[in-house]
Amino acid sequence: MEKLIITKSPPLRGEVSISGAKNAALPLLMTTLLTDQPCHYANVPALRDINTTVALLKELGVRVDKHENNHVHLCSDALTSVTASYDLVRTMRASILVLGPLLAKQGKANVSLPGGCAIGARPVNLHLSGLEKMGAKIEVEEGYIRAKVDGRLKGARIFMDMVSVGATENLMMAATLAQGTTILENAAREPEIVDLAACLTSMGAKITGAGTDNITIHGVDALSGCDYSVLPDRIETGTFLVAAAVTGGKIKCVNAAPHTLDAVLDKLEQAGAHVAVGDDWIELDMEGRTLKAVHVKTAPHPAFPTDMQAQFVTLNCAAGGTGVVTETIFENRFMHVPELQRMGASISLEANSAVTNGSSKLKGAPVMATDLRASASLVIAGLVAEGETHVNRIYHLDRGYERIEEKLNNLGASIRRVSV
Ligand SMILES: CC(=O)N[C@H]1[C@@H](OP(=O)(O)OP(=O)(O)OC[C@H]2O[C@@H](n3ccc(=O)[nH]c3=O)[C@H](O)[C@@H]2O)O[C@H](CO)[C@@H](O)[C@@H]1O
Ligand SMILES: C=C(OP(=O)(O)O)C(=O)O
Repeated sequence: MEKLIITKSPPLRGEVSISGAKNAALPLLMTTLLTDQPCHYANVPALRDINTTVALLKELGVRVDKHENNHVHLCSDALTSVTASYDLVRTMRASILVLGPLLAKQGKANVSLPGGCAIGARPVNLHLSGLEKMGAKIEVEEGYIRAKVDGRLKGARIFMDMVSVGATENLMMAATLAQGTTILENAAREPEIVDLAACLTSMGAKITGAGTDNITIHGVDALSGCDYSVLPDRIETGTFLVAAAVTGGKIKCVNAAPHTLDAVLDKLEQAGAHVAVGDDWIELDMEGRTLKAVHVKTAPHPAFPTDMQAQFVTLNCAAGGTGVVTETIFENRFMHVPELQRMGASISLEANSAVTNGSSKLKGAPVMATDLRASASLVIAGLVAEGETHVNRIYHLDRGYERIEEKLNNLGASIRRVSV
C-alpha cells in the first residue's frame, strides 16, 4: 500500500498539461465491442481504471495490440466470452458499460452487478429497463445481470426518470446497432456523452442531439473501427485550479477544454480568482487576491459537477466567509468532511450540505481517502495545512489522476509517495 506525504505548499505556479478524461475514456474504450475492425484511442490517461478496463476487455477476448504512451489499440474480431466477472466489476463500476455494446453486437451479456460504493447505492435500473424496452430479456441471478436478445435489439423511445450519465452511454452504444430508431429522453448532457457520440459517429453511427436531453440514434447494420482522441479531463483541470486558488498561486492548465468547465470557472471567479481562457487553456490567478467561500449545489451538466464537490469543500475551509456546498446527486458523498475535520476544519454537515464558517487553520494529520474525489480534496487540504499531511489509501486517487504528485510538484508543491 502507498500513501502521499504532503507538506505546506508555496503558491502553486507554472503550467500543467491536462490528461485525457477518465470518464470519457472508459465508455470510449467500450466502443471497440461494437465493431470487428481495429480501434485506436489516443490521449488515454494512464490510470488504474484504464488498466482495469483493458483487463476486462481482454477477459472478453478483445485483442490488445498496443497499450503504451497514452495510446490504446484494440480489436474485437474474435471475442471469446460475454461475461464481465465480479473480480473486475467490483473494482470499477463503469464495467457496466460493456452491457449495452455486448448485447447489441453479440446478442447476450453477463455482467456482475456493480453494487454500491462509498458515495452511494448507485443502482443500474435505468440501464436495465432501457435495454428491456429495446427487446432484451434480463434476469438478475447469483449477483449477475444475464441479458439476451433474439436477433437484434429494436429501437425504442426511452424516457429516463433520472438523469444518468452511465445509462445514457450504455443505451446510446446499444442503440447504434439496433434495428430502427431510438430516442433517449431526459438524457444526460455531460461533455463525455458528446465525446462518446462523436467517436461513435466517426465509426458510422447515426446520432443527433448528444449534449441535449433528447438524443436520437438511427441504428445501422455495422460500425467500422475508429481513430479517436479522448477529451481533456475537466475534473482533473478543476482540481488543479482549486489547488492553485487555495495556495494563492497562478497556474495555466494547457491541453484543457474550457468549454466543459463553465460552472466551475464561474464559482472560482466568485471565490475571488481571476480566470482567463483560450481555446485549449485556462489560466487562474489568485496572487494578491482574497479567497472567499462560495455556495455550490451539484446537479447534472451543465450545472456544477458532483465530481468537483469535495474539492470545493476544501476551498471553502481555506476561505473566509460562509460557504454552503450542497450535494444532490449522490446520497453519501461527504466522506471527506470528517477527515477534513481531523485536520482542524470547521465544517458542519446539515442534511445534504457541508457548511463552513470562516477560514479554518488546517493542520497536517494522517487522513484516509475513501473515494476518488474525497482523496483529491484531502490532497488539496494538505497543500495549505501546516506541517505534514499523510493521505492514506491513495489507490482511489490512482483510479482517476495521472501522476498527480508529479504534476503538483512541478507547480511547486512538495509531495512524496511512500510505501507503507
Ligand atoms: C465513469 C463515470 O463517468 N462516472 C461518472 C458518472 O457516474 P454514473 O454514470 O455511475 O452516474 P449516474 O449519472 O448514472 O448517476 C446519477 C444518479 O442517478 C442514479 N441512478 C443512476 C443509474 C440508474 O440506473 N439508476 C439511478 O438511480 C445514481 O444512483 C445517482 O444518484 O456520472 C456521475 C454523475 O455525474 C459522476 O459522479 C461519475 O464520476
Ligand atoms: C465517481 C467517480 O467515478 P466512478 O463513477 O468511476 O466511480 C468520479 O470520477 O468521481
